[in-house]
Amino acid sequence: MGLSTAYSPAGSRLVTTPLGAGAAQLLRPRRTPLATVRCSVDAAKQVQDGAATVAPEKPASRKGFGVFSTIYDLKADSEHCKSKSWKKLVSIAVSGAAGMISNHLLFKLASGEVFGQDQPIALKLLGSERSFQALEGVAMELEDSLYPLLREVSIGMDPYEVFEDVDWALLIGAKPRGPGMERAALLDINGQIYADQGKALNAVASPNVKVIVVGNPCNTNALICMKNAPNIPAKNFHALTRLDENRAKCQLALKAGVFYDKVSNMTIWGNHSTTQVPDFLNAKIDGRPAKEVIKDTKWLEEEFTLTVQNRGGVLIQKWGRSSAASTAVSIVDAIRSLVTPTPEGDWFSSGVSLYYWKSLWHSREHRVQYAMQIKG
Ligand SMILES: NC(=O)c1ccc[n+]([C@@H]2O[C@H](COP(=O)([O-])OP(=O)(O)OC[C@H]3O[C@@H](n4cnc5c(N)ncnc54)[C@H](O)[C@@H]3O)[C@@H](O)[C@H]2O)c1
Repeated sequence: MGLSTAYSPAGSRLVTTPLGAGAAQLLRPRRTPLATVRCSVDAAKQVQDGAATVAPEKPASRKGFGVFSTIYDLKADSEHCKSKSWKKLVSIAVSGAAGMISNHLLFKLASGEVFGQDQPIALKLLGSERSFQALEGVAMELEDSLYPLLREVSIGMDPYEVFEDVDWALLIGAKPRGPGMERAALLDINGQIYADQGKALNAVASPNVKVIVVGNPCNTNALICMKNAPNIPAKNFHALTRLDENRAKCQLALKAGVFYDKVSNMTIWGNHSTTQVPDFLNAKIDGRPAKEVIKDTKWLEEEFTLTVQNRGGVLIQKWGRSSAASTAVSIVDAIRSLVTPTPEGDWFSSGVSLYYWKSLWHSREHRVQYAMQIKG
């Protein structure tokens, strides 16, 4: 897990580097829930009218949390509501769901901001024993938010249950870095978690599940997870480097005095760590090479790189905890980049498996050639 990548699932574009994961054709037929609120109201009316010969059926229940244990009839819904044009349910597992990052991410997922306003979702939340009560609190907040697209929520501590049939696994759960800690110090603690979760994904998830590993050290954890899930295509595993990409874009924009949407073609090479290399050589500002716009080469070579490498650590010093909101935003960006076409000429970064891509990585020329092929 030492590569950066950029990619366009729709076959359009990408990149300086390869990466995996086809576009989001993940949706598999699922059991159709029965009995809508509308049905219940109709049934009650029938009773009042004396038209019913039998008592109305109670809504069936399932393993979901709270209100999500009620089974709704999406099909009946669709006759009356905009859900008619909805896609099939997509099932998303989130580990560390009671943590700081998830606290931002889950509500973005449920709102439709990530997968679109026509994409109903099921959230399957994995927590640890210590966080289980907090997980219930999270599920209660999701209940109270009344998101139309959020059709199912379940919580659990057993990855073999929580990961069953999931189309996406957003693996955030881990012990985070404290002040002064390097990400590598977390390896012993978190490596085991990711080995176990890889095995569980391998056993019960959708065979085409897309996995984004966020918990640190995320590149290593992603590799551990991938190695423990041999039945899942290696290209489906990603380590989140998108936060670094976003941080690098922000710094280039600041230095160039432009708004950050003018910065494109940003690649992060290497680990999500202080050894990462934010690539200013291939980055563009307003469509021009960053080096042409920012003439201060010393700043680019020294200060820029150090600033991006250490941004997370500086933030921890200020906050007393690791970045949460901006990380959630970068997970959203990473997913969107995987499920929507990449803008013409641009690319994005993600940590992908060197094992999978090794045949393509003999030389820079080979990489460029590969990128050209993808750009087609
Ligand atoms: N890749 C990145 O860009 C990036 C950026 C920021 C943070 N992170 C990492 O993300 C991780 C989570 O950060 P956070 O701020 O949300 O931390 P947090 O402590 O707020 O939340 C982590 C949650 O995971 C839970 N957890 C621990 N072990 C678990 C297990 N085995 N299964 C399921 N849940 C488990 C904890 O109980 C806790 O609720 C950390 O490792 C952090 O270093 C990565």
